[in-house]
Amino acid sequence: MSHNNKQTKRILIVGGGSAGWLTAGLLASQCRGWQVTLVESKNIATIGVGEGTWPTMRTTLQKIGIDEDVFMHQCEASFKQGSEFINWTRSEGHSYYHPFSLPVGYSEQIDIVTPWLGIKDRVDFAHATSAQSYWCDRALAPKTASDPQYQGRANYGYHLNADKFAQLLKQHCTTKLGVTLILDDVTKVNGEVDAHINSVSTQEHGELLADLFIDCTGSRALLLGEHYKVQWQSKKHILKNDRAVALQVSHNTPSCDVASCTKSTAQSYGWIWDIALQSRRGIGYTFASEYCDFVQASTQLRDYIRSQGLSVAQDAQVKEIKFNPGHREKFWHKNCVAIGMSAGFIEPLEASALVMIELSAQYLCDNFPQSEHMMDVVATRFNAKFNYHWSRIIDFLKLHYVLSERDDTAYWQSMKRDDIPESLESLLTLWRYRPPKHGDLDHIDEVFSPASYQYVLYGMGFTTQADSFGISEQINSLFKHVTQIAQQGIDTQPSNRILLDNIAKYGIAKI
Ligand SMILES: Cc1cc2nc3c(=O)[nH]c(=O)nc-3n(C[C@H](O)[C@H](O)[C@H](O)COP(=O)(O)OP(=O)(O)OC[C@H]3O[C@@H](n4cnc5c(N)ncnc54)[C@H](O)[C@@H]3O)c2cc1C
Repeated sequence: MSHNNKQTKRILIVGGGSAGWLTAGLLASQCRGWQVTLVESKNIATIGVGEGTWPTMRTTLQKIGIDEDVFMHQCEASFKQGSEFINWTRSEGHSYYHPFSLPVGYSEQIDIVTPWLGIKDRVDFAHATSAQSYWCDRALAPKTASDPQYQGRANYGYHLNADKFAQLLKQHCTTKLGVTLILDDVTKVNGEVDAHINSVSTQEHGELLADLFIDCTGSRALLLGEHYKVQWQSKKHILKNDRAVALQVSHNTPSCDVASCTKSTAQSYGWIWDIALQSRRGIGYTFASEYCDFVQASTQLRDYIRSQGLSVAQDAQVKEIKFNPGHREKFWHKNCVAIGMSAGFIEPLEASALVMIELSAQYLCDNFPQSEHMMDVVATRFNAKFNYHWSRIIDFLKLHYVLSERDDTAYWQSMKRDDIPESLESLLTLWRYRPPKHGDLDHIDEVFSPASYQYVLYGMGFTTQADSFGISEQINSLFKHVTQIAQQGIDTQPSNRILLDNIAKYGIAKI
């Protein structure tokens, strides 16, 4: 009998990390006709990292129906305005920003790069084109207490406590959105390898039936990987980082500044992320095991923490995380979709993993396969789209290494020279003659737009040989506008710390 017109009503999500709960929240909030069940293990921990988000998270949380102050409070969250890259170009004394707001004039398709090239010795690209850079310098917030929830003076995302985030989503999904939670271990996936999955078996709740299965089991990929044997495509030859060591460190004083960007500091064999939450900093070193071991990495991590004036107990447990950079050859097979670490993960640079979860779950909502007949079409389109996204993410992350002048270790020598994807090489050739602009990349919903490339290229001293014909009045007024907005913010915007304290006391205005 053909199952082609069987309706898709029951969705089973396996896994309760950020991927499982974000997917559950987006599905359950956007269509009440679907029965969403999530099964998560009591015994297998979530990965417990993933604390930097993109601005997209604001839309995602609004769709799910969580108030911003509830989110800020329960996830110990702080505001993030982008990333600062320290010692990436040279090993000492150089830094640049990749802010979330677009360079001035970018939306209007005005070429700001060429005129900036004429003044680049006086002001770096991010400060010339984005007021947000000045606010990051001063750890200011991107909004004031009177700005309504999810709205700010500049584009912003968050730093958050990953464990608390999954807890909040779980509580919200189960109490407000009708998601059924089953606490149990999935022990078996039932169905032929060349057919749809019928059910999964659990230790205590027997067989769980569904029409669509979402594999959010993290890097284990129990359904798509172990059951369907969909291959993992390793990208380690391009991007070699495959380990991380991480520590959580208390702030020195409860009233100290809270940085409003992720600080990413290059090291001999990788880089250190430094993410400031309300009461602590999450600091980790991601590195390549080919060049550096756990002990060496932990020592460098502790050195960094000391260099920040922070203290960490000698016996504090360093968390070690292993990963294989890459992604599945496809993400949707038959009636099973992988979202999160089960689908892919390259490395934490530029924090692109949670946004891929948001994009995947939203795509699923927008193209929900109502019947089995529709499922194959949606699956093919989903696979093409997300394969494209992963390739572009790889290009963009590799860019940070390729542009580096660092030559101090075999790690840097290899990361910047070996296995540069052709797609990146050809873009770099183009941009040697003219700056990146709208339309240089194929899709309207690129994960990293040409604006992001502008920030990294010119932040790292890339040379474009475009002739600057001086600065017209129009361009001059754009540069002035940036400094005016920057100064207004400096005069009126609170520090990240003060705003967070005020939100904790009084909440955020709602409209
Ligand atoms: C070092 C590092 C730093 C990172 N930093 C960032 C960042 O700053 N920003 C960002 O966007 N992303 C970051 N990421 C990625 C981010 O952590 C993940 O994308 C995100 O946490 C989603 O993970 P997940 O839910 O897919 O997997 P997990 O958190 O591993 O969750 C897997 C879930 O599956 C369940 N499970 C597994 N097996 C079974 C079973 N048999 N039965 C039932 N349940 C089961 C587990 O109990 C768990 O609930 C980082 C990743 C790493 C490695």
